Amino acid sequence: MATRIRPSSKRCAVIGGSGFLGRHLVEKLLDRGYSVAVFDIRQSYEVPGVTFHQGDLCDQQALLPALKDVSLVFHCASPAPASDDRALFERVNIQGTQTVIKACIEARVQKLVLTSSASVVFEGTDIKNGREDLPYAKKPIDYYTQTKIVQEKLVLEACDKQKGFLTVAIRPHGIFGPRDPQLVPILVDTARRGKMKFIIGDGSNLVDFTFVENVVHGHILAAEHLRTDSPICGKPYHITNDEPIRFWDFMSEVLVGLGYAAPRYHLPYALVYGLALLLWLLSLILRPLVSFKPTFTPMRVALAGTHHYYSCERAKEDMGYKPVVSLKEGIERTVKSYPHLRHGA
Ligand SMILES: NC(=O)C1=CN([C@@H]2O[C@H](COP(=O)(O)OP(=O)(O)OC[C@H]3O[C@@H](n4cnc5c(N)ncnc54)[C@H](O)[C@@H]3O)[C@@H](O)[C@H]2O)C=CC1
Ligand SMILES: CC(C)CCC[C@@H](C)[C@H]1CC[C@H]2C3=C(CC[C@]12C)[C@@]1(C)CCC(=O)C[C@@H]1CC3
Repeated sequence: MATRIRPSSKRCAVIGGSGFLGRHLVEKLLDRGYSVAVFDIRQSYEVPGVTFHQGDLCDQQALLPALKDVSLVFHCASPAPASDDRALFERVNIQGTQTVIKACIEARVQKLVLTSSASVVFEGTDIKNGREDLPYAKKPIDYYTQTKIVQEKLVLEACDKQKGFLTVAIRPHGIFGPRDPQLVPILVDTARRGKMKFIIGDGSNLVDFTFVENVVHGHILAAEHLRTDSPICGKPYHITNDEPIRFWDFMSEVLVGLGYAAPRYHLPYALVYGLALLLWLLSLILRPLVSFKPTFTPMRVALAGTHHYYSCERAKEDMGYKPVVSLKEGIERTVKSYPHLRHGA
């Protein structure tokens, strides 16, 4: 009979490792002496020390080779929120996550760290210093968030100390940094089209934006603290920069850093939200005839016009979390990393 090799604690897999957060996570894991298997539907880079497995996480047979002899799995794959594709979110974030859990159990993985989202408690109204005991949103702001809630519950409920399968969920918020395909590119595209002149509401709303390396740090701390006797088993943790900033100050700093004008004119929140809702409904009704994607979706307007910042006290207490990069340094490094998005480039 073949002897089963005990998975090495320094051998891990990153599902979604070709993405923005996933790749930063892989780089840090390599620095810390881990050997890494990446599983992703696409391969976006090649580095020594990483084995790539291309496939769909909804396919258990495709996942299993990537999890062989692995003791720790990070699951940070998801369709992009902007895709607004309900069926895709349900397939990948819900059914796919069930498949990931089954595959981990079959491959005798000991620890699963999920990238959830702080948005799982956000309903489009103010959250100030929200803690993890806030209830899940009853009316999530979009299908993406709806499926992230189910995904988080599935992973946390799968935590089983008796069977030696431990899980934890990290809830970051507004991740930014070099190679982010979302926040800065969308912002610059909006500015280039002359649509970043307006501040939605009075501009005083505070929001968390989290530099990607802090999010990575939170994931690795969680993985390294995940033991049977640890309080973190089966729990969610907010990971932020712990420096809430006015949403429009953050946007302005990035825009000005890249050579664009900061937004100046105020528009009432209710008016912009109402218009965004109307446009979104129109885009749904007209979808069979014409396809258009409004920039100011109700979700983005809600995120831009309300307070939503979260306490990361629990992560500090249970796993000694402290951001490793300040917001100021994070913004500077991010701005420098996008020379091609500078005004006039
Ligand atoms: N970007 C943000 O501000 C925030 C992101 N998150 C979460 O962080 C995680 C990572 O997000 P990002 O790096 O920003 O996104 P990303 O789009 O850069 O990366 C996601 C990766 O998942 C892969 N993927 C998607 N469907 C797949 C499938 N069926 N099978 C295998 N791989 C698949 C993609 O190819 C991509 O490489 C996601 O779970 C997201 O929900 C949470 C809070 C905020
Ligand atoms: C057009 C402008 C009003 C806004 C441009 C910036 C936005 C693209 C981003 C501002 C806050 C971001 C954010 C996310 C995506 C990009 C923004 C809307 C998430 C929805 C990404 C996935 C999550 O889990 C939550 C994030 C909240 C903040």
